[in-house]
Amino acid sequence: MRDSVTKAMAGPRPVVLSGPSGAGKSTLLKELMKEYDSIFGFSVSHTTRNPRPGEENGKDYHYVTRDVMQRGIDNGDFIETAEFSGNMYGTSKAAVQDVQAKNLICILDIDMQGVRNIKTTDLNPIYISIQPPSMAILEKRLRDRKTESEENLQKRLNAAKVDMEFSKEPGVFDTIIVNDNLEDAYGKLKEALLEEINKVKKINMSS
Ligand SMILES: Nc1ncnc2c1ncn2[C@@H]1O[C@H](COP(=O)(O)OP(=O)(O)OP(=O)(O)O)[C@@H](O)[C@H]1O
Ligand SMILES: Nc1nc2c(ncn2[C@@H]2O[C@H](COP(=O)(O)O)[C@@H](O)[C@H]2O)c(=O)[nH]1
Repeated sequence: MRDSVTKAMAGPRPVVLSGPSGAGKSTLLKELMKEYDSIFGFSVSHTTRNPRPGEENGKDYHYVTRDVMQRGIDNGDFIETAEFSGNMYGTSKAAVQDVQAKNLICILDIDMQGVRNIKTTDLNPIYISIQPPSMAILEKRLRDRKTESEENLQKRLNAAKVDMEFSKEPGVFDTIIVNDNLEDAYGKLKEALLEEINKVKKINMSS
């Protein structure tokens, strides 16, 4: 999937946040976007799953049918796509370009298939893995979130086991953060991104 479109995307280095479903990626990401709204922009993915209560089309995801998603894929609109827990997910070129056009650091929240695929492109992001303290805690967080059917929950837990092993593969992630205490995890995330945050602050000050 090496793609000259991603290579042409200028601006600060994007950030990939990955890790098991329920590890806390969205929670940490929302904190980051709240504190640094003029620094980071979220890459709004496409998905065929239904919106959860409170989620907004075009903000959390672009919610589409399988037919629409497949047409986009056939048309070459996506940088990467994945099948996860019975649904399709994907990062469109437009999603990344929209953020980069504003000179913001583009954040992608994607699963491990997405990480593998992004590694074959020229996007050159910083790769951060958010991991849960244990499978038991992950299961509790996912159950307490009350967003998944039992069947989906089991699919997500199975995927989580593979993801937790994947994150240990040397050289895949630049930083691995165990999200036990939320404040500590958020502090580590900011620390990992400090250099890039400062670069954008400098650019903003001089423009
Ligand atoms: N450090 C933490 N301690 C306790 N609960 C947490 C912590 N971090 C996140 N949570 C809670 O765990 C649940 C899962 O978090 P979140 O939805 O952010 O995970 P996620 O990795 O984005 O999942 P998905 O990939 O399914 O979108 C949420 O209900 C969130 O409030
Ligand atoms: N490969 C991709 N994975 C994605 C994308 N958008 C989200 N995700 C990942 O899917 C799972 C489930 O998300 P949920 O919102 O249904 O809980 C999670 O691991 C996300 O990181 C994408 O565009 N590509």
